[in-house]
Amino acid sequence: MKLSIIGSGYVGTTIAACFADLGHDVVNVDIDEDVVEALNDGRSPIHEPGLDELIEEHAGDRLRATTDYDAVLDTDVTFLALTTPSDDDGHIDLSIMEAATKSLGSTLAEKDSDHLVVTKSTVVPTTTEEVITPILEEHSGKTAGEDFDVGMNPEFLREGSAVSDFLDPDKVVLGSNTSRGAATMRAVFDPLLERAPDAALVETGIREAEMIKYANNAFLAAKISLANDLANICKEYGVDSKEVLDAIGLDSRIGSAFLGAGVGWGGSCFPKDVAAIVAAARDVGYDPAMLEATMEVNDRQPVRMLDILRDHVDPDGARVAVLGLAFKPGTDDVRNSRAIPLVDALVDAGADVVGYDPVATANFREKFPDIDYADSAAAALDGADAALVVTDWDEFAALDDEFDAMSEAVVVDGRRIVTRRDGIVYESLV
Ligand SMILES: NC(=O)c1ccc[n+]([C@@H]2O[C@H](COP(=O)([O-])OP(=O)(O)OC[C@H]3O[C@@H](n4cnc5c(N)ncnc54)[C@H](O)[C@@H]3O)[C@@H](O)[C@H]2O)c1
Ligand SMILES: O=c1ccn([C@@H]2O[C@H](COP(=O)(O)OP(=O)(O)O[C@H]3O[C@H](CO)[C@@H](O)[C@H](O)[C@H]3O)[C@@H](O)[C@H]2O)c(=O)[nH]1
Repeated sequence: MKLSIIGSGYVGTTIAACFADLGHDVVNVDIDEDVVEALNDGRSPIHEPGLDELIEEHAGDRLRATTDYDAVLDTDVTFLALTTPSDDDGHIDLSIMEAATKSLGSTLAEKDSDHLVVTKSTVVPTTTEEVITPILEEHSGKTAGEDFDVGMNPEFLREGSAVSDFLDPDKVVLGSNTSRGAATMRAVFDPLLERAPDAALVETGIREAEMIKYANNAFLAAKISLANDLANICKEYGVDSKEVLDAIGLDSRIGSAFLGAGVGWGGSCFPKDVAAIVAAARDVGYDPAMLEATMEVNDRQPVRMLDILRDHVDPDGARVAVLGLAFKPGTDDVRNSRAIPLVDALVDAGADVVGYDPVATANFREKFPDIDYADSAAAALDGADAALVVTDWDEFAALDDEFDAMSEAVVVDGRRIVTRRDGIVYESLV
C-alpha cells in the first residue's frame, strides 16, 4: 500500500522505515528540511539501533521524504506522528497537531479517491473525533465516514529498542469507527501480523484506542512508583528491597518487568502522558488518586536521594559527581531525566557539580552549560566528595578502583547497581 507519514521524528521515522521494510511504499512529510535531507540521503535523523540499516536499505526505493504535503495525494493512508507536548498544567498541547492537520485537510481537498487518516500520536480520548476530524472536514470540504475515514493506532515502542518493538510487538491496537476504515487499517498491518504471528490484534473504537495508550503508560509508571514506595518502606526497616521485589516479581500475576526501584521514571513519555491523563480526568470531574500518587512518589525519589547525601556530606561547596545524565541507559535523550531535578537542587545548594554520561553529555550541557563535565566516570570521581548514581548504565556497575580517587568516598546509588566494597561509604536509595 501507499502510506504517508506526517512528522518524521522519533515515531514517524521508525514506523516509516519499518513499514517500508514490510513492503509498503512510504513517504514522510516533515517541515524540517534537515530531517528530509537525511532520510533522502539514506541516513537516520535519530539515533536508534537498527534504524540506519533499514533507512539505508529502503531510501530512494520504498522510502522517501519531502516537505511538500502534496505527496499525500498519491497515497491511500496518512499517519499523523506529530509531537504532543505537555503545557504548564499537564494538558497536552495540540497546537502542532492542529497545524499539521490543517495542512493535511487542505491537501485532501484535492484528492478524488477514498483516504484514511490515522492518529499515531498519543492524544487523550475524544481528540481524534472531536478535534482532528472536524479540522480535516473543515479544511478538505469533505465528510468523515463518507469521503474519508479516520482511525487511531497508538504506538508502544521504547527508545533504544524502537525498531524491534515495532516489528515484534506484544499487540497491535487498531481503533476505528467505520468498517471501511477498519478494513484499510487491517490491510496496512497485515504484513506486520504475518511477520509477527504472536502479536495480539486488538480491534476497537477510536476513543478506546486513545485510552489504551494512556492506560498502558500510566500502569507501567504506577508499577514503578509502587515498587519505589515499597522499596522506601524496605529501606526504613533495613530490609533488602531488591530481594523483596525480585521475589514478588516471581508471582506470575505481578511479573518482574518494571519493578526496578530507584530514582524513578523520566523520558519523553511517562511524565507527559501521566500528567496528561490526570489533567484530562480532572477536566471531566474525576480525581485520579492513584495516578496523582504515582507522580508524587516519582517526584519524591530525587529529594530522598539528596536527603541521604546530606546525611553524609554538606553539598554546599562539595564536589559532587553525577553519574548518568540520560533518562535511561542506551539513549542520549535527557528529556525529564532524573538527573535534571538532582543537578538543579545540587546547584541551588551550592555544590560544585561534575556530570558524566557515556553518550548524553552534549544534550545535558544544553540545559546545564555551567556545571563541569568529565569524559569518563573515573575522571568525574577523581577528587569528588560524593557521587550520585542516576542512570543504570552497565559501566557504572563495573566501577571499582575508580572510587579510590575520591576525596570523601560517599556513593549514593539511585539505581542499585554499584557493588558495595571496602573503602567507600555506600548508601543505596532503595
Ligand atoms: N518518542 C517515543 O518514544 C514515543 C513512543 C510512542 C508514542 N509517542 C508519541 O508519538 C508522538 C510523536 O512523538 P515523537 O517523539 O516522534 O515526536 P518528535 O518531536 O520526535 O517528532 C515530531 C516531528 O514532527 C515534525 N513536525 C512538526 N510540525 C510539523 C508539521 N506541521 N508538518 C509536518 N511535520 C511537522 C517535526 O519537525 C518533528 O520531526 C507523540 O504524541 C508521542 O507522545 C512517542
Ligand atoms: O523498572 C523500571 C523500568 C523503567 N524505569 C524508568 O522508566 C523510564 C521509562 O523507561 P522505558 O519505558 O524503558 O522508556 P521509554 O522509551 O520512555 O518507553 C515508554 O514510553 C513510550 C512512549 O509512550 C512507550 O511507547 C513505551 O511503551 C514505554 O515503555 C526510564 O526513566 C527508566 O529509567 C524504572 O525506573 N524502573
